[in-house]
Amino acid sequence: MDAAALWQRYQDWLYYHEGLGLYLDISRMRFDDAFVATMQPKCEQAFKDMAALEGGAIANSDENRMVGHYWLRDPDLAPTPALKQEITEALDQLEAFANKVHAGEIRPPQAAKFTDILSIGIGGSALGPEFVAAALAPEAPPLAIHFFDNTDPAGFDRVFERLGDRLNSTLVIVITKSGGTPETRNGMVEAKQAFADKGLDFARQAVAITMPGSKMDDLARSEGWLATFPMFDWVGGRTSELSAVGLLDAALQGIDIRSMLAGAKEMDAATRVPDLKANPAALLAIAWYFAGNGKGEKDMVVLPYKDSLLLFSRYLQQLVMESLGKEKDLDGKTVYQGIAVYGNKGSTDQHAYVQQLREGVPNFFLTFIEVLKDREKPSVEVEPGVTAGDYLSGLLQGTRQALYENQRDSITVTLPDVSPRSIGALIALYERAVGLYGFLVNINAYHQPGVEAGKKAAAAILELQMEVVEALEQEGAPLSLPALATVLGATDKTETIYKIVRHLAANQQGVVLEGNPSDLSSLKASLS
Ligand SMILES: O=P(O)(O)OC[C@H]1O[C@H](O)[C@H](O)[C@@H](O)[C@@H]1O
Repeated sequence: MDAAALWQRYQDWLYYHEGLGLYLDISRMRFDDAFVATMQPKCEQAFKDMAALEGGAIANSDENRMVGHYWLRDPDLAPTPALKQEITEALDQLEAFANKVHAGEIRPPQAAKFTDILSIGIGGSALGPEFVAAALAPEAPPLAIHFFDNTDPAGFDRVFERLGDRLNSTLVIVITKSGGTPETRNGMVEAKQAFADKGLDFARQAVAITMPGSKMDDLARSEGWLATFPMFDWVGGRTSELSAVGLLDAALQGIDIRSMLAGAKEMDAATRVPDLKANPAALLAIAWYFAGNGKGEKDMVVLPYKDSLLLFSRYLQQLVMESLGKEKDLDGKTVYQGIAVYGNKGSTDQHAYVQQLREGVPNFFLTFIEVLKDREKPSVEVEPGVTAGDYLSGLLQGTRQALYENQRDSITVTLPDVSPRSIGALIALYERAVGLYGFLVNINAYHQPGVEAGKKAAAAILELQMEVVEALEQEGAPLSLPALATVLGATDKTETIYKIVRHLAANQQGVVLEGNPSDLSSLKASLS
């Protein structure tokens, strides 16, 4: 396509949202009019499906749940007055709580004010809060945030060391929708122990965000924690950033949560428009469809040219991959859907893996996230007439151009700034794009049946560990791995048993493994 035709295509496809100052450019995805014509009827159906979902249909039929994250930012749209009230009350309560914490009216027993937050959660109960903290927390927030988002003991220790003596002024926020996620429970148990070791009263510094009636809810209430905030069953983990899950952490850090919600609400209105060209989420969804042939054949590489948006791709990984990565479609047909997402930030990645993007295997499409505003204060010139921000902008344009010349397609989302409003809008844009794409490819974007298998297998391994220790206790004498497996009646699990004893032996957990580590048949396990 010559320069004039490309400029025309750019103008034809550039979407601009006036209120939000947000642009979306899909002109560098090389679809043609015939493709758009085939997508029109599919989009029309997707708009109808989305309207039904927003109206309170059971969109997550497996879990028999409504899907209502859109109501969080516009409670007037909630299907019943009771739901509307629940949403507004929860928001008012969490805001009042954050204000009281800031004012020192809610304070820890042994300090004048809370200084730090320890946010414990995983998946949807961590990724949004982490992304938003990195993007929006001020340099000197009223409370500094730290995360447990795993069950890695060394990870816990690192955070404890960072908190040091400030544990007595740390507010612990345990976030778990289901209330039963083991990694989160483990983080909470470790935090409780750390508090006990320092003679601190955990309950008076702890808050839970969970579904009413969950295990965590019961625990928090029975132990008299400072507060509990509801996570609604109609909000999925990966779309929960604009519920209490993300908003409490954000408010406590001094982030303007009403602006985040307002930005999301405005974007929701724009992505509700049943007209492909006027709907940025639909434009994104058809661009993804085009890139991967409606089958996720190409990966989505997400490159924000802004340090503070570094975690956006990690946040999107869950939103996109857990929503779209499905074996079966809505008719029960095996389809193996999904779109793989990865990315870091520009221009940093240009010095890392853009070489492969430009010349290597063409199995991806790019999404550039551009931010128009470089910084708050004026910039110095790094060369005559040129600032560091000009470089960042030039590098983005240059990379987009160089990739396009080599048949590598890209989308560009341009934000006016990194502000609560823009970030709220960006989150809402992708939530809706994922929802619409799910309808386009006929899958349920709101469940995650595949996640259970690994969890069940892990639980079985921990059960086997208990049996291994019991067997070693009873046997007394050192046992070879096959002998141990025989005693346990689990000769089909020798490898698992080996890994259990190797891990126990490496961690002073009372098990010794003697022999030559490179000759597994020589190994013998016993209790120390
Ligand atoms: O918030 P929780 O119930 O603890 O769940 C945390 C995460 O757990 C699971 O692995 C789900 O697949 C995720 O969607 C969820 O975000």
